[in-house]
Amino acid sequence: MAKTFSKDDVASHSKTDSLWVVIDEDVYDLTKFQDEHPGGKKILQRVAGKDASKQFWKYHNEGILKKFQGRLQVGSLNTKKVIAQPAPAPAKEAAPKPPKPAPKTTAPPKEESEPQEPFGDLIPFADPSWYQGYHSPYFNETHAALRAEVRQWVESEIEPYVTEWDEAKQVPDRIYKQMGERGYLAGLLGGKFPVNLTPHRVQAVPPEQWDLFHEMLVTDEISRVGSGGFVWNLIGGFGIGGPPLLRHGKKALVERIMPGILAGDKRICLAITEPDAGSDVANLTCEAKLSEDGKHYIVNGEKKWITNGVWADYFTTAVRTGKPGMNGISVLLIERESGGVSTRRMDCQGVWSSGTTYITFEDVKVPVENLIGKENQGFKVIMTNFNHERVGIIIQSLRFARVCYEESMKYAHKRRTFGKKLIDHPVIRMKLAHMARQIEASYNWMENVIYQCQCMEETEAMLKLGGAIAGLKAQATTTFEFCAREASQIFGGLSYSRGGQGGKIERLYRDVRAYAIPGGSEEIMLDLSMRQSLRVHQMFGMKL
Ligand code: HEM
Repeated sequence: MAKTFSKDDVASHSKTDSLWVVIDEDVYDLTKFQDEHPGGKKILQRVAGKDASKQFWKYHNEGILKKFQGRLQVGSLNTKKVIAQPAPAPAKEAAPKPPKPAPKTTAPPKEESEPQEPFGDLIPFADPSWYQGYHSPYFNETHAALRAEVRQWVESEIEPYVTEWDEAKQVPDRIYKQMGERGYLAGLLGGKFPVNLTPHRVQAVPPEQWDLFHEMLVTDEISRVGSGGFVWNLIGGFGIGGPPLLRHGKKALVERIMPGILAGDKRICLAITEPDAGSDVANLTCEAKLSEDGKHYIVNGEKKWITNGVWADYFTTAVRTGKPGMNGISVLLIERESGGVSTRRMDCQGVWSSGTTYITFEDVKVPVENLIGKENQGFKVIMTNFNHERVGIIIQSLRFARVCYEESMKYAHKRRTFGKKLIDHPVIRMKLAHMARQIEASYNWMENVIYQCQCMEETEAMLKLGGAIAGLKAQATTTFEFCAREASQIFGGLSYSRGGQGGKIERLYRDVRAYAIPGGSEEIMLDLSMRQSLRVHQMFGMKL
């Protein structure tokens, strides 16, 4: 049982050589910590032996206590009531049991779309409305169980450390490994759960019930940490490099490569962009020439801005095997251990821990068995991948926009200026309202798009949804950018310096560009949304 102390016990530790404080009825020994306290030791000495809850919450956010509690807490006040804990979010070992077979999520009959139990902090618009007891046709109890499972993992093992990892520009390998062991990597490939390629399973959801809304939830919940670098470290390469191999690779290649990746032991990335070819994929120049014996391609060329490239074992690479233009492109799986692959980390404005990379291929010998799809028909492989990539960017951007909103809402309730809380200033409420309306409108569009993806076969989705997804990508990234800016105005100087209370906002503000540009820049997305939708609707018999 945890130790308990009276207020007098705590008061007797009011000197620098024994400095205790109370925060929320828990007792902390800060004697050794005072010298390393970023806010200084004097400020701690002024509250030594006292209840410092009010002062603490003025300067810190929740992550700090989670991070330091284990090290600094020595007990609680004897007056502290033991509050019945809400049903604990499950630890890995005790992850929620697979629920009974759930109704098919795509079109539940009306009486089965009962709302799920409220979940999270219940701040309006800080989470999707189905988290807050509102009805939804898309989510059932398997989604709720998965949400609890991922959130518990993220809050205990990830969130307190994300700032450190971002500054260090890397994430410990064990987190990616856990993504594999928890079955999340296998669930993020944009389709059915690949039971034949991995023994790992998601504890909260039986594989046969896995759907695109589960996939969305994993990405959405890990994005709550408010770091594009972190999310991309885990899934930035995998989520776009893996699906082409899975869908278009030869069976033997898939079975040789995929299990190691899905276990979290190996990493894959997507290498398309070049120093001179970005959104205009048809112009890429990295060449692959068939060897005289016809057994290998010899690859030479450069790739730039490749997420996860520095750590990747495999590169799903677009190469030129034929004539200029889109009909001369193929996709190859290049293995680092073949030799001739050099990677160097690029210094970028944002997404620091994602490992943005410059790659050179010099006479790399790639077996012809590693061709993904057909020779000179790689453009189709790349195009079918774009919807999945863009939906990933949309999910993350919209959660990051929510993080900006949520952090601002919380801060606006504690920071006082001109005699009142920020939330009591109409100008601040106006900012929050403009954030919320854009987030909700975009998120509801996203749910609809994901539902359409779920109902359509891949090629049909590529054609029919390409335009909408492109438009929604632009909508999501402009919403994210708007929210990052407004949150920054609300936080003021705290979002200009790194770390601390405004740390997430400062980081997301830098990460925004990494969402607005890659995967198709906003300008190209908006134009494509019109061209593609018009083309498709012409086929439907559109009348103008
Ligand atoms: C368990 C006890 C405490 C821990 C672990 C802790 C930890 C930290 C950390 C890590 C920071 C860096 C900024 C951040 O990441 O938020 C910080 C800043 C700060 N802390 Fe504490 N602190 C504690 C108690 C207190 C108390 C009791 C006070 C006030 C009486 C205080 C006042 C401050 C101030 C003024 C800053 C600077 C804030 C800024 O840069 O705007 N801290 N603290």
